Amino acid sequence: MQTLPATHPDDFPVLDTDGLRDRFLVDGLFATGEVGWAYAHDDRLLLGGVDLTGEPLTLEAPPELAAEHLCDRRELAVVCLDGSVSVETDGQTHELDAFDVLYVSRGTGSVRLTGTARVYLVAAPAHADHPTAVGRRDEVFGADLGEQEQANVRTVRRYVHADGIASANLVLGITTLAPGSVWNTMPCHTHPRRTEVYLYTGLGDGRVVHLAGPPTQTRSVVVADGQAVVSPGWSVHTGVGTRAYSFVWAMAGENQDYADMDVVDLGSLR
Ligand SMILES: O=C[C@H](O)[C@@H](O)CC(=O)C(=O)O
Repeated sequence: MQTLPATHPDDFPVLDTDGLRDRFLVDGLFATGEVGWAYAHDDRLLLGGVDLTGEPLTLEAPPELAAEHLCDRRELAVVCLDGSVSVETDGQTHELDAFDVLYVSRGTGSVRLTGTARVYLVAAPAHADHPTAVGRRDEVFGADLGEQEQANVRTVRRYVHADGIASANLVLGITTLAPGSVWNTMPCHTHPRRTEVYLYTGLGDGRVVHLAGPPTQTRSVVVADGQAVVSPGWSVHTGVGTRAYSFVWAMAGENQDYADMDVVDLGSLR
């Protein structure tokens, strides 16, 4: 399993390309028929991905968690990226299509996936139980943002958040850029109270030039489809694609208030 220990912001600007990728880029999540896991020490976010091809798959806790079941101490989001997947949680079945999300309560014993789908998993430590619930692509809150002149027309869908599916710690949504738009999250922001992970999808053979780092010392990370970037609280997270794409954003930390962010003035970005 890829482990991403925390980095002090003063160490960020001295990292070279490989150093940046080692510390912040998550690769290899989507193996066929088995979960690829990555474990970020920032806010203890656990990320997983699997390419399902019809064979059922029971989710196991990676040994690094030293837990009997994945959700013994964690809440989990199961995100269907494409195709469709049936998720059985302790005998209850939930059907997900593309961009539907299942929130799985802490304390759930068994989670079993069946389908032909690419499935992304995000699990955060939880101190309380909240009901298992489905958020559907066309039913959750969506905000249409951006302007064509700025090449950032996009829909930001919020699934797990303070006014949506209740959670102990996790906040999660999916942003989809309109055809012809390429910029995400510009103007950009930081949120010192939360870690955020962007998982890029729908990018085909294209790339996103993702900007990370303290606002006055950004560096770029070139990201392919199915890869993710971990943003500690001190890091911006924004990017420009060679085409339109979507990304799953997931956060954990002090609170679940979507608006708790410090917007960075464009003129101060370096
Ligand atoms: O904290 C919030 C997250 O960075 C995203 O929701 C922002 C985003 O999807 C966008 O503006 O495109």
